[in-house]
Amino acid sequence: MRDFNALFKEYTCNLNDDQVKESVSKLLSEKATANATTEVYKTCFNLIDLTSLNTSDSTSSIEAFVDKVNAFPGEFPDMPSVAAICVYPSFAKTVKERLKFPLGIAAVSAGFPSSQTFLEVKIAETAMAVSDGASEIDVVISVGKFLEGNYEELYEELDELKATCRDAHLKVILETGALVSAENIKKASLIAMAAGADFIKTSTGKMSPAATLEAAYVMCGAIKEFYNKTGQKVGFKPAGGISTTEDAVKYYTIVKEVLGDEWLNNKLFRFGASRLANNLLSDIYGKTVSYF
Ligand SMILES: O=C[C@H](O)COP(=O)(O)O
Repeated sequence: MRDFNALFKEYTCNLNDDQVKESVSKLLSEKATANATTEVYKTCFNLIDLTSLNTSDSTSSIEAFVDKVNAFPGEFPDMPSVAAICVYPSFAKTVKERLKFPLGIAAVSAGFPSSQTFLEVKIAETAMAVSDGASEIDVVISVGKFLEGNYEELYEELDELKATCRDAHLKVILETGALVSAENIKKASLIAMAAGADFIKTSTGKMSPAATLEAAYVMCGAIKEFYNKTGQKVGFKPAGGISTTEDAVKYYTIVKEVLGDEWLNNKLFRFGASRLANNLLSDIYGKTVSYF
């Protein structure tokens, strides 16, 4: 039995929500403008997990989605690629077979977006997605277990899913909108990282509020403290409701200021977004682009 209260005591967990809000507002008012550049927009594009998580997705719609990614370098030769394509697990194979060049294949899994199913089902779904070609697995924590203080079961579940991922990277979604307080977000970040998360991710995009700048600030702070204590670099993925270039620049600024330049690449920083890519392209080219 792990002592999670001892773990929380090792870190700064008694966070005040108003103070977090103030710190974020100060940081952005001082630092964000300098990052509103074409170079940063291009970097942000290269951080995107280009997402299609629709009830209406089908093999043919996902094939068409992948075809756009395949044709992108020909259409936009001066742009980097997105980092990955993110789909429901049953489409991992479609993406793998259709992609014409190596790219991350992220599958949401383990009862996404509610996490409300049997652990055996979560493990089977994850194993199948990995065997179908997913190189990244995005799972949601059991928010209910967290809120009732059942940290042990939450940890065990993530630990088993991490083992199931084998070489695939595990991204753990906290669903910060359901955790509500900065203190909860910090504690959930620590449990996810202790269980072996390669990335911690804010939200599923399936509930409101989705990603917030305050949640991002707290999670980046948790990643930094975890790195200082363990030497392990965990990635950060804000996701859900991030659609404008201005949003992207704000999240970029938080990561840059809290975690440093080392995190400003797609090994350690992703945007989970279904609508951001066209807006970044429009701001890079100075005209409306509706490619994706
Ligand atoms: O993981 C990615 C999110 O589901 C994307 O959310 P979004 O559709 O609001 O961009």
